[in-house]
Parts: sequence; structure tokens; C-alpha cells
Amino acid sequence: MSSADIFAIGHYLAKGKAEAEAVPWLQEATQDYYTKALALLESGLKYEPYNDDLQRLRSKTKKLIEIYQNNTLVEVKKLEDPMIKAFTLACRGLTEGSTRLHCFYNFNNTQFLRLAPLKVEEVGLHPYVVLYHDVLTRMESEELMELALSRLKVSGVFQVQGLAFKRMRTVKARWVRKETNDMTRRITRRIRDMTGLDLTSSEMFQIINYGIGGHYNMHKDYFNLTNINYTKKSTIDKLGDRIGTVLFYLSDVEQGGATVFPKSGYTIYPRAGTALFWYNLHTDGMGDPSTLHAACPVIVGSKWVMTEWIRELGQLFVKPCLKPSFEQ
Ligand SMILES: O=C(O)CCC(=O)C(=O)O
Ligand SMILES: [Fe+2]
Repeated sequence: MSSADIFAIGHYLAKGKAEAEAVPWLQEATQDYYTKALALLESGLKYEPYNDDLQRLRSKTKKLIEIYQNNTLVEVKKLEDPMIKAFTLACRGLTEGSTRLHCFYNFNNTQFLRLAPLKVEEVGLHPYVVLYHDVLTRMESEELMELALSRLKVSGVFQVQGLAFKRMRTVKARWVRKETNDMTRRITRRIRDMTGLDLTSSEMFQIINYGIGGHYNMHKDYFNLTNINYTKKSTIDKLGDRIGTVLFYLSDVEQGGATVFPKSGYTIYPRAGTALFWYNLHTDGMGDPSTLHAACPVIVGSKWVMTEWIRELGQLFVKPCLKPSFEQ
């Protein structure tokens, strides 16, 4: 990447109000510019070694480069956190995948699947994550993206960190009702076929667009109801926690943009028409921390996904609550 490219990404993020994420890109670009400026000043000084202005500029530029290099050291230190390291490696596709995995046809979840089974690929066993192939047609993906485009909004997900807020996600998103039209109703039926879960009280679809540099930091999709404050809890309580997540990929991504599970080393590359599914909760209803996941930054291209978070309400007979010992 040229320094102009790096600057363009920083500028784009800053314009989208993602200042915290813009800073390292802009620092990188600036450092590169200063290094080039220093080389120019040095060659100028070869011709005019006693030019005061050039000498002053050279020592100023050297100092600035030093400051930026010290800033970089802070970044390197952050990478020592083992989970951030695992996240970074997974984004680069450098973690070892699980073994003893299978591909199979799902004939069973609903009667419809006996006629038209779905193609399933196991991504990993702990947590159990599966990839459904060819569950959306190209036309459906395009229609969903078009539907979202009319009212995409910059969407901030924040996390309190000490006295400050940390931005978790840099994307644009739009909520879409499952009853919007025939196509969204059809996709709702398909989610029922894929998961076997009851969708009557699940959330709206969220369609998300990640631009260059767009990403979603490590997070869990469940709320952990025992740790949540009372006012928020009462609204969540009605529908229960997020028992499962279905993540549809609506577009291919040229480079970057993988979904990763750093605790388990899974890296899933987006492919239009496929969908990822996993349970966020153990069978006793407690959150499963191994489902920690993230979306890696998009490097080239643009990434579109649609998320469906399925709630506990209504799953009583489909996925009954079991003691943890029954689970394995
Ligand atoms: O875009 C992705 O790959 C992950 C999205 C996600 O984790 C979410 O929306 O909760
Ligand atoms: Fe998520």
C-alpha cells in the first residue's frame, strides 16, 4: 500500500466519525511522509550543506519521526495481549483449523428439507459452528443489499472502558423487518429450516455494510442476563437471551473481512450466498464464552452481511433447557 492509500483510509474513517480508528492510519501515513521528506532534505543538504533552513527542517523532521516511532511501540505492546494476538493471527489466516470435521446434507430439521436438503460444512466442534452453502441466491443477496442501501446509517457499537467509550464496530447498518416482503418471509422460513428454531419472537434482520477498514472488534452476541443492569434487563428479559446467531454473507470480499473466533482459531472467509450458524448459549442457558468472535478489517472491496439473532423465547419444545452434563 502506498502512503497515499494509507492516508485515504485514515481520512475515510475520520470522515465517518471513527476518529480512534483513523489515528493509527493517519500516523502511519504521516510517518511515511516524514521519512520521505527527510530523504529529500538530506539530498538537498548534499548540495547546500550550510543552508540554515534545510538544517533546521532536518532536525525538526528527525524529531517528528522519533515521536511517531515511539507511538508505534505502544501499538506493539498492545499486541502482547494473547487474545489480540490470536485475533490478529486468525485475521491473517495463520491459525490451525479443526480436524475431524464433516460436510453433510441436512435432511431433518423441517419436513421441507426432505425435498430440498441444505449443504452443511462443519467449521469447528468447540464451539459448534457450521457453514450453510448456497442458502441465498445471487438475486436475493442483491435485493437485500438494495433494500438496505436506501436507509443505511453509520452504526456505532460502544463498550465502556474505564471512563472512556471504546468503539467496537465501524460499519453502516439497517434493521429490516422479517415481514417486509415475500423475499424476507421466504428467508425467514429458510432460517427455520437451517436452525430448527422458532423465529416468532426473534429480532429483525440487521443488514451491515463494511467499507475499507470496516471491522467489528471481539465480542459475544449474548447479553449474559445475570450481569446486566435492571432497566436494560427488563426489555431483554421478555424475549430471553440470544440463543443463536445466523450470519449471511451477501457479498464476496476481495481481501480481508473474515469472521474469526480467536479462542478456537476459526477463520471464515465471506462468500456470497453462504451463512454461518452457531449457538451462543450452553444448553442450560448460560452464555458460552468460546463463541467470542470478530470481523476482521476489510482490506480490498466491500463486505455485506445480514445477521439474525434468535432469542430463547419460543424454543422451549424445540431446544429444551438441559443441565450442562447432558450437553456433550
Ligand atoms: O460481520 C461479521 O463477520 C460478524 C458480524 C457479527 O459478529 C455481528 O453482527 O454480531
Ligand atoms: Fe457478533
